[in-house]
Parts: sequence; structure tokens; C-alpha cells
Amino acid sequence: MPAISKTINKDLKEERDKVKFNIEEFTNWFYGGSEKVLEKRKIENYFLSDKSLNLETDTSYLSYKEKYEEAIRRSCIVYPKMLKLHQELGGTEEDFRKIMDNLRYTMSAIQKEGNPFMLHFGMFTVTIMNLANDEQLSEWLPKCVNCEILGTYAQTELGHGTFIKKLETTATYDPKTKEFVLNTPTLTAYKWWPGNLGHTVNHAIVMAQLYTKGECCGIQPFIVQIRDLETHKPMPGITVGDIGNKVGFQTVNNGFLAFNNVRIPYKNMLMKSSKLSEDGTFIKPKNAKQNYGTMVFVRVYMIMDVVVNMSRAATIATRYSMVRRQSPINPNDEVEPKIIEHMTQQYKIFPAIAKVIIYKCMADNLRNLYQQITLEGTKGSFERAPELHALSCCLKAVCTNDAAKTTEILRLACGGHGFLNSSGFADNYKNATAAQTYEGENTVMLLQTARFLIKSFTKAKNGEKLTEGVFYLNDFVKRNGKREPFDDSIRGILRAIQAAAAGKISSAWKHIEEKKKFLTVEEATNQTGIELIRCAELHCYVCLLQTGIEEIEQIIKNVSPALREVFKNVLELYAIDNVLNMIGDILQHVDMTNADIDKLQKRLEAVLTFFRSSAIGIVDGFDLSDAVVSSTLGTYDGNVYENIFEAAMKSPLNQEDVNKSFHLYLKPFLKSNL
Ligand SMILES: CCCCC/C=C\C/C=C\C/C=C\C/C=C\C/C=C\CCC(=O)SCCNC(=O)CCNC(=O)[C@H](O)C(C)(C)COP(=O)(O)OP(=O)(O)OC[C@H]1O[C@@H](n2cnc3c(N)ncnc32)[C@H](O)[C@@H]1OP(=O)(O)O
Ligand SMILES: Cc1cc2nc3c(=O)[nH]c(=O)nc-3n(C[C@H](O)[C@H](O)[C@H](O)COP(=O)(O)OP(=O)(O)OC[C@H]3O[C@@H](n4cnc5c(N)ncnc54)[C@H](O)[C@@H]3O)c2cc1C
Repeated sequence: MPAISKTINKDLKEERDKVKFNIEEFTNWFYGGSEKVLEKRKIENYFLSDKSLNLETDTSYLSYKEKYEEAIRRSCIVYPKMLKLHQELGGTEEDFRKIMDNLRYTMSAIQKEGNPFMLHFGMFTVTIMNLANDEQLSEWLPKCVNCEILGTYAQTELGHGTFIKKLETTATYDPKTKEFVLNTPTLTAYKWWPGNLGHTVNHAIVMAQLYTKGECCGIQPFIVQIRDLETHKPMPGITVGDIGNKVGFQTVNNGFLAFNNVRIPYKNMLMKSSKLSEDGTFIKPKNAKQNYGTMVFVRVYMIMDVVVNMSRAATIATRYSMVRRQSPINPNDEVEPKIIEHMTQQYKIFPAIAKVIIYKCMADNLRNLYQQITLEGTKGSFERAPELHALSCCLKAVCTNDAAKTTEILRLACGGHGFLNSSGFADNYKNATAAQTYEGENTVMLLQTARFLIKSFTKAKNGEKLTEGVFYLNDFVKRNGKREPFDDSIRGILRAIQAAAAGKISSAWKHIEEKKKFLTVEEATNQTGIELIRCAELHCYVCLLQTGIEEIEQIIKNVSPALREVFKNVLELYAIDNVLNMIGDILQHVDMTNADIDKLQKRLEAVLTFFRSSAIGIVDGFDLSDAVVSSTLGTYDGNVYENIFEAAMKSPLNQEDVNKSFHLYLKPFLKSNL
């Protein structure tokens, strides 16, 4: 075995020495101030320093069952610590959010293949907070917050996930006993997919069709106990289990659930929005989409998860590319260059770093908007709910699609070693790709946004008032569709993308109108689906760049000159990379010449060169500990080859010289060929 030295790799040190800005200043911005950074480090250390978590164990070698059991063991260490910390901090909802925000990073070190308790706070508790009336809240919230019970969110069925209205589980009100009777009438009505459901939780929010007085009143939320609190056996009439191996999320324990005449009390239907009187009279909610509130909440928070996911992947690829040396650029060069010297390598990695920063700005903004609009809802005003829905849908889709794509690009940037499980890319990719499907399949999400855009375009044409996020449609209508001249300032690039988005929306609108002459509006919309998806994506790029510009304009007023340069270049790289990637859409609606494109290409190359000396500072500034980065290629010390070697030594096959398969199969096989 070679001697393993663990000092900081000299190539990486050399890179760090070249960084011109204060990394801690960047970190302070990234986490919202120096106090928050200290708090984050304290919280992370509080969890990760717990030796009983055994974080050294490479869980990737465990069986499916062992992985689950280890994940539960770890969660049963983390959650009591979390509850204790919550009390120590003050016990408020804000303290809880603080811990949750930090755990988002920390958990990627503890539960690499998913958290078997994630649905408890993320959806079960949130639904109770959003949809329970005061009485229900005082009964259930303390039990949730103290983890006296564990719950999940059971909506999707074997036959339906997207089209919620057709879910088949029934909850029939029996006014004589003041109970609901839950049933699973068909195989396709089995609840299928809910996380943590299989063998972990003992309660679920069950979304079911409410029947009362012989009528169906649509999907409503019910709290159902599914396992005995003492024995953990399924409650009478309940069938529950695990749905089996998946592409990823192995320890999330996604499950199935069926009901056979399961009776639950009247008080278990959540009644803040829709209501049922004890005699069985249904009272419609003020806003029919209120019951979808938990999904909106999760979509909003998922953008934060994308930031965590992409910052990990970018950190790994950046550090590795500054340590790995290969392929001289001039054939006679004696010393091979760091692979980061190859321009194409920079192009794989640096735009990902810029995106982390822009997505972070967007995630914070979206969360503020969610809080404002939720507050308006509690006061009975739902005017801005469609805007939030439209924005959260396209961001969920575009950012999770991008997280999956970017992780794959960054894995490729690490060559053969990127393919090792120990590189950390596999877990990142599997988590990113799961997010493309859960909480609303991405195509479906984009079509929801497109629906809003088409409606907004009709309003613009009729001179009606638009919501702020789509004001740019007014400009397009005022220009009467005339092509936008190209101006290569950053705001000019934004205007070009706005023109492309508006132009695409206008074409899709026109094509729907044309098709409507022969088809129903829904058929015409379906036939225009491909264009509509692009409308939603382009609109999302507008929102991201606009937010990036507005945020960075503010940030640079408050940071040192050196960091100001970094942020300006982040914006430059993000904007130019974006516009070059959508040149086809731009050319349709903007007067852009070949010379303009050449100039943009040159600016791309120039900004990559600037990033060459800043990239390591930025990824170090993400302040991800080695445990969170969880990669042989991405440790802070850059000792890549030593890490890879050590990780290989953990392979179960390397624990013995000769594996028994030699005697059982290989030897007889080889002998038979003699
Ligand atoms: C103690 C403190 C706790 C604090 C906790 C803090 C932190 C927690 C941390 C993080 C949380 C993060 C993670 C959570 C953990 C886990 C997540 C893991 C797994 C995910 C779980 C799931 O996947 S759950 C299942 C999700 N399922 C879906 O997303 C289904 C997708 N389908 C739909 O959303 C809908 O069916 C639809 C939108 C596609 C269509 O709806 P439908 O009602 O059939 O449609 P229409 O009648 O045609 O109406 C469309 C109409 O309604 C508008 N609309 C639709 N949805 C909304 C909405 N949500 N809000 C507002 N408006 C909406 C739509 O725009 C249309 O309007 P118009 O008719 O006016 O055009
Ligand atoms: C890892 C994971 C975790 C999950 N966790 C939970 C959970 O905790 N709780 C829960 O209730 N559910 C959960 N789900 C279920 C998840 O929310 C659904 O799978 C998801 O919403 C997609 O729905 P679907 O499976 O019905 O897909 P489908 O709708 O069947 O999608 C199949 C294809 O049809 C297309 N399609 C469908 N409708 C349309 C349309 N209107 N227009 C155009 N194309 C369309 C889609 O784009 C897709 O290409 C989870 C799923 C996964 C993968």
C-alpha cells in the first residue's frame, strides 16, 4: 500500500493564493450575514460531530434493507438532537425554520440516499399548519413538532399522480356515527409513492374524494392513523408496505397504502379551507386551490435544494480540475497542465458556479414572495395565488431539470473518476432526477405556467392590467410584434430574452387561436404543447435573469471592490451563457447580427478567464464541509488520489485475497478448459 500523505495539495494551494477577494465576505453574503454563517457552522458541527452517526461507514455497500435500517438509526439520532436544539434556541417557528434551512446542507452528509423522516416536517406538518382549523391545530401541531407521531403526505395513487381530480380513494361521511369511512375501491386506487410511508410513519394526510349525502365533493385532506403507536402493526383495515427498489431515494421508504372500511372521526378532516357540517352539509372553500398549498410550499423550497445540490457538484468538479493534470496544450510542454486550463473544461464548470449564485438569489426571492402571498391568503385575499403558482411551477421544472443536467456535465468534467460512486455525483444525480418527477412532473409544471402566460397575453392584447412578472408582454404588444433591436448590455440581454419569450408566447397564442377553428380549446392547447413548454422555459429564464440583475445591483452597493468584480462577472457569465444557449429563439424576435454573436462569444471566453482565478474562492465560499461535499474528488485538501485509493480499500471485495466465487465457479470453469 502506498504511503498516504494528507497535507493540502500544492496545486490547490497555489490556486487559493491567487484569489483576489475575501472568501469569508462571499460566504457571509451566501448565508445572509456573518451571524448566520456562525450559526450554520455551529448547527452543522452540532450534528456532524456526533460520532454515533458513524459517518465514516460507506453505506453504498449495504443491502436495500440494511440501508433503510441504518437511515432510521441515523434519523433517530438526528431528530432528538434537532428537537433539543429547537428548545435551546427558543422553540419558535422561526427557530425551527433556521434549523431546517441548515439541515438541508447537513443532511446530505447523513442521509445520502434520502431521509426516511423528510415528509414528516416537509409535508405532513406543513399541511396541518396550512389546512387545519384552530381546534385541529391545537390537537395535532404539538404532536407533530415534538415527533410524538410521524406522518407523511399520501396523495399519489397507482393510477393517478398528475391529475389529482381523478384520484379514487373515497372518504364517505356517515352522519349517524359522525365518522368518515375510507376505502380503496380498485387496484389503481392504492396510494403509491408517498415517501416514508412503507415502514416508517404511523400517520398520513390522505387526500381522498369526499362523499356526503350521496354526492362527491372533490379531493379533501384527512388525518389517518395507519400504524399502532405501540406495536407499529398496521391498524385494522389498513394495508401498507414498501414499493421496492428505485433509481434512487433508496432510504426514503416510498410506500403503498390501501383502506378497507377504515373509520376515522369527523374531526380528522382538515377544515380550514373546505368545511363539512356535522349533518354532512359541504361548504365550499373561498379558493378551491387552497388544498394544493402544501405542493406550492414544497415547490418553493425545492429551489433551495437545487442550490445545495448544484453547489456540491460545482465544488467537486472545480477542486478536482485544479488538482488533476493531463494533456499538454503545447505538445512540447514538459509539465502537463491542470485540466482547468482547457477552455472547454472551464465552460463545463464555471457557468454552473454562476447558476448557483443566480438560483440562490431566486430561491430567496421566491421564498419571500411565498410568505407574502400566504399571509395575504390568511387574510382572505387570493388574488396573487395564480402568479405564485405559475412562477413556482416553472422554477421547479427549470431548476430541477438544470440540476440533473449540470450534475451530469460536472461528472463528465471529472472523467473516469467522476464515474466512481465515491466521487459523490451519483447520489447528487439521483436526488436531482427524483426532483424532476416528484411534486409535479416537470412537463406538467411547465404547461401550468404556460397556461398562465397565454391568459396574461390575452389580457395584454385587451389592454387589461398584468401582474408584475409579465409586464414585458405589454412592451411586445405595444411594439406590435416588431423585432427588438439588440443591445449587448446586461439589461439589453434581458430585453432580448424578454422579446424571445413574448414572441414565443405570441406565436403559441396565435397557433391555439388558429387550431381552435377546428378543435376544442383544450385540443388546440394540447396540439400546441411543444411550443407552450418553450414559452414557460423562456419566461423562467426572464425571471431568473431579472432577479439576478436586481439582486446583484443591490449586492454590489454593499461589498468590497474585489467582491464587486466577482458578482459583476457572475452576472456577465450567467447572462452570456444563457443568451448563447437560446440563440435560435432570440434570432426569431431580435435583430441580432453575426457580429453580435461573435462579440458575445469573445465575451464568454473573456469572462471564463476572469473566473479562472476566482472559481476556487467562490466554491470554497459556499462553505461546504468535507462531510457535506462527501466526495473523494472534492475534499478541501485536494488529496484526490489518496482519497480514491482509501475508498477503494473499503470495497467488501478487498477484505479478502480470494473470494469464494473462485472456488465455486471460476476454478471449475478454468479447469474445464484445460
Ligand atoms: C414546524 C414548521 C415546519 C416548517 C418546515 C420547514 C421546512 C421544510 C423543508 C423543506 C420542504 C422540502 C421538501 C419536502 C419534502 C419532501 C418532498 C418529497 C417528495 C414530494 C412529494 C410529492 O410528490 S407529493 C405529490 C405531488 N403531486 C403533484 O404535484 C401533482 C401535480 N398536479 C397538480 O398539481 C394538479 O393536478 C394540476 C396543477 C396539474 C392540475 O390541477 P387541477 O385542479 O386538475 O386543474 P384544473 O381544474 O384544470 O385547474 C387548473 C387551474 O388551477 C390553477 N391552479 C392549479 N394549482 C394551483 C395552485 N397550487 N395554486 C393556485 N392555482 C392553482 C391553475 O393555474 C388553473 O387556473 P386557471 O383555470 O385560472 O387557469
Ligand atoms: C421519488 C419520488 C417521491 C415521491 N413522493 C411522493 C409523496 O411523498 N407523496 C405523494 O403523494 N406522491 C409522491 N410521488 C409521486 C409524484 O408526485 C408523482 O409521480 C408525480 O407528480 C408525477 O405523476 P405521475 O406519476 O402520475 O406521472 P404521469 O402523469 O403518469 O406522467 C407520465 C408522462 O405523462 C405526461 N403527462 C401527464 N399528464 C400530462 C399532461 N396533462 N400534459 C402533458 N403531458 C402529460 C408526463 O409529462 C410524463 O411524461 C413521488 C414520486 C417520486 C418519483
